[in-house]
Formats: sequence, structure tokens, C-alpha cells
Amino acid sequence: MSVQNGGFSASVNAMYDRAVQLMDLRPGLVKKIRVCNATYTVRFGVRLRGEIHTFTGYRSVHSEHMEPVKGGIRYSLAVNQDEVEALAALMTYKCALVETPFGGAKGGLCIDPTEWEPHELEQITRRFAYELIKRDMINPAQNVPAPDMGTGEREMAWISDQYQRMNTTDINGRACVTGKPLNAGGIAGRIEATGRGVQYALREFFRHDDDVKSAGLDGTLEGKRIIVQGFGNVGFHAASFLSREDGALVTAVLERDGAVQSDAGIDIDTLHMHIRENGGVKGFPGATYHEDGAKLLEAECDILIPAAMEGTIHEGNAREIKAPLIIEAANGPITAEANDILRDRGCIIIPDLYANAGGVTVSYFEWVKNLTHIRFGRMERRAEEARHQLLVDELERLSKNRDVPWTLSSDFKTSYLRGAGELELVRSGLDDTMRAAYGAMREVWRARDDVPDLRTAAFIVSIGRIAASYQAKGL
Ligand SMILES: NC(=O)c1ccc[n+]([C@@H]2O[C@H](COP(=O)([O-])OP(=O)(O)OC[C@H]3O[C@@H](n4cnc5c(N)ncnc54)[C@H](O)[C@@H]3O)[C@@H](O)[C@H]2O)c1
Repeated sequence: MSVQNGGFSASVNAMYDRAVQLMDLRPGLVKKIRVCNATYTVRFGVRLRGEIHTFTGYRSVHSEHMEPVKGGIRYSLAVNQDEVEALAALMTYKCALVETPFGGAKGGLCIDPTEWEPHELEQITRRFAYELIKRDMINPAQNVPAPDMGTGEREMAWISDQYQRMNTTDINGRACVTGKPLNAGGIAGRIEATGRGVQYALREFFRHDDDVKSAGLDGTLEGKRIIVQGFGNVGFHAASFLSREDGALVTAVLERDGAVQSDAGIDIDTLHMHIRENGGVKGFPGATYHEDGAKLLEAECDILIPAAMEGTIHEGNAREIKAPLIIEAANGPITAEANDILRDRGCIIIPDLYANAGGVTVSYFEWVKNLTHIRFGRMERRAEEARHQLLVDELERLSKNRDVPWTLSSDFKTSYLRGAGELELVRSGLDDTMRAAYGAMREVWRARDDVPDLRTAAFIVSIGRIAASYQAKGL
């Protein structure tokens, strides 16, 4: 694991401790919120290629102040207990910040998914899910996973199906996991939700001139030079939306096998295709290849988007980073030590708790959709249409009256009656969530001289809400 000085959990806890020092909370509650409630380790065997292979997996529950608990399942050889516990803690704080009614959890399996064929991965995933389901560590009311590094909608479909086979009478079975394909109970816009959320977070930041000036920048996202580390689900979608829809210029992309750089901007879709066909960025035409990809974290740019994994910006390279604005699309990409070095140099960091909350926000919509058993948007559309129809009829009746000097245009009617489809509802719900959470975080940051950065402000908002939830329950 690349997080330095004591591990990922220590880094998250250091950030937590800084925030609680600025709050008025009882010491017992401070400790209760910080500790990880439970971590389950499972070792299981699967017969593959004529051999029994033993795998190690984890499911960690950080906080059950709200249930179900929520958090992705990661497939990576680097997965370990400290990592899942840190990620579970971040889920607790993230859910509170964006007001999704979940506690925090995370899971992981020590595996390199590229080493296995899809049918083998299915066997492994179903067996891992079986181990967790039989202990209620996957359950629509208690513990709801989602995709993370190395997993996607395919794995979520297998997990959902495994749960439903083992719980045939649970009518809410599909809600046991989110991030499923659309035809298996998923929701429009979930795959790209985290990248979309990064885009909405940056748009919100650029709506506040003071904040933009604090980073030494000006204007809008148009023409801003962006460097992206990690071109997976989150990094690719964020880069794609920001370049296609906001006019930003992605000048470098860093991947496992190196980095590609072009001051004229990289075509995101072409690079995506190149990586699919070649397994890495090397050989991408029209851009300079650098074997030491991580070195490009230090290149000149306006916005740096670490979207790979934790701890890639640490004490060892933080002084060399030139980006005035960093948005943490990954979880924990900046260690606690690096955070302070960067802040002291004037860099503004939009923290992970907020920046990558798009995934869990849209997962919440998917969970609600599964529990209601109705396509998101369908009810709303009918109700809205009926309401609008009444209004339109009334206005039309009035307009026929000679005393009223105007008539309704057909454009007005069309747009008023269009209603909202699932994707529109998901996007507007996500946008609303990202704006509200930024507002809450920013208010604390700007109102208090003792709050040094957006991250501390985010923790203060989130811990305050978790504390209120525990207190309301009478703990
Ligand atoms: N998928 C989600 O919905 C979601 C939601 C919230 C947060 N996150 C976080 O975002 C990060 C990325 O997740 P993802 O789902 O996009 O994973 P992914 O597996 O789809 O993509 C990760 C990408 O990063 C690359 N990578 C890994 N290590 C690297 C390194 N050291 N340098 C450069 N590139 C590297 C991988 O090759 C891969 O392309 C993780 O920290 C994850 O916890 C993901």
C-alpha cells in the first residue's frame, strides 16, 4: 500500500482528529464515531483450473448509526484490513455529508481480476457473496455493497442474483446491492455517476468567485488544463464530461503503465479506445509517453484529478505538485501530511468525502427505486403531467377570454408537459445533492477562521450530523 507514515486508517483518523478538535463533542462520542465497529475476514476456496484456490476477502462496517450500511467492494491484490477499514470510515463521513441515509461500510477481495477468465471470476464472486450473504453482510436492510476499483455492474449483477437465489422470498432482494446493470434492477446514470459528480463538484466550485480566486485561478472551467491520474470508471468519465461539456483541456493522463501528455489536449474517447485495445496508455498517437507516470503529478496544470487509489500524493512528492486546485476523485489520494504541505503552499483541495460522493448518491436513488418496485420517474411523470395539464387547461381557458391579452405558445406547452425521465431525475438529484453539500461545507470553511480548509469543514459538517444522529437515538 502506498500510503506512508502509518497506513490509510491512520491518515483518515488524523483528518478526523483535526476536525473534532474544533468541535464541542463529548470524548466518548468522539471515540465512538471514529472507531470501526467490525471487520469480517473470510477465506474461502474455489476449485478452478483443476486446483483449489484460496481467496481472502473482507467486509468492514464502520458505523451503523444508520442502516443499511453502504460501501463498495474492491478487487485488488493490495486489499487489506487497514485499507477496507479506512474506506469504510470514509463512507460513513461521505454519506453524512451528502445526506444519504446510510452508515459506512466497505469490502474487498485480494485478487487480480485480470488473471481470471469471466466465468472464473463469476464463480469466485458468487462464492465470496455467498460467504457474506449467509452472515447478513449483504442484505437490502442491513448492508448494501456497490462497485469500486476492479469491480463494476457485471460483478454487482452476480452478487444480486446470488442473494436472490439464497433469499427467494425477499421481494426487495434486488436492493441488496447497487450499481447493477439496467436490465437487472440498476438505474440510469449509475455507471458514470461518480465521474458526473466530480464534474458537478467542479462546476459548483467555479460558481464561487472567491473560492476560485483562493486557488489563484479565475474564470470558468473553459480552457482549464487538467491532469487525470487513473483512467478507470471515475477518471475516464470525469475527464470525458469535463472536456466534452465544459471545454476543459485534459493535458495528461497517468495510468499504471506510464503517462501520456499533450499540451494541445488529449482526445478522451480515442485514448479510452486505445487503452481497451492495448491494455495501457503506451503507444497512444499524438501524445508524448512518459514511463514514470507518477512524475506527471508534478507537471504544470490548473486542476489535478487523482482518480486511481489512495496515497498517491504523499510527503515525498507534495512539495513538487504545482496544481493550484486538486479534486480528490479517488478515496484518500492525499495523505494527511501531504494535505498540510499542499495547503501551506496555497493549494485548494476539494476533498474525497465530497468530490466522489456522486456514486453513493445515485446508489441511494437505485436502492430507493428497487424498494419502490417502480421505474424512477414513472410515477413522478404521471403526477406531474396531470398537475401540469390542469394548469394548462386553465390558462388556455383564460386565454380565450378577450380580456386576457396573451395566449400560450406551443413551446411552453411542449416543455411544460415533457415530464422527467429517469436519467433527468437522477442527474438533477445528483446536481442538487452536490450543490447542497458544497454549500454546507463552504459555509463552515468561510465562516470560521479556525477552519483551515474544505476538508476540515467537510469533516465538521459530517461529524456534527453523525453525532446528532447518535444523540437522537439516546446513545
Ligand atoms: N466506482 C465508483 O463508483 C467509485 C465511487 C467513489 C469513489 N471511488 C474511488 O475512485 C477510485 C477509482 O475507482 P474506479 O472505480 O474508477 O476504479 P477502476 O478500477 O475502474 O479504475 C482505476 C484506474 O486507476 C488505474 N490505476 C491504479 N493504480 C494506479 C496508479 N498507481 N497510477 C495510475 N493509475 C492507476 C487503474 O489501471 C484503473 O484504470 C478509487 O479510489 C475508488 O475507491 C470509486
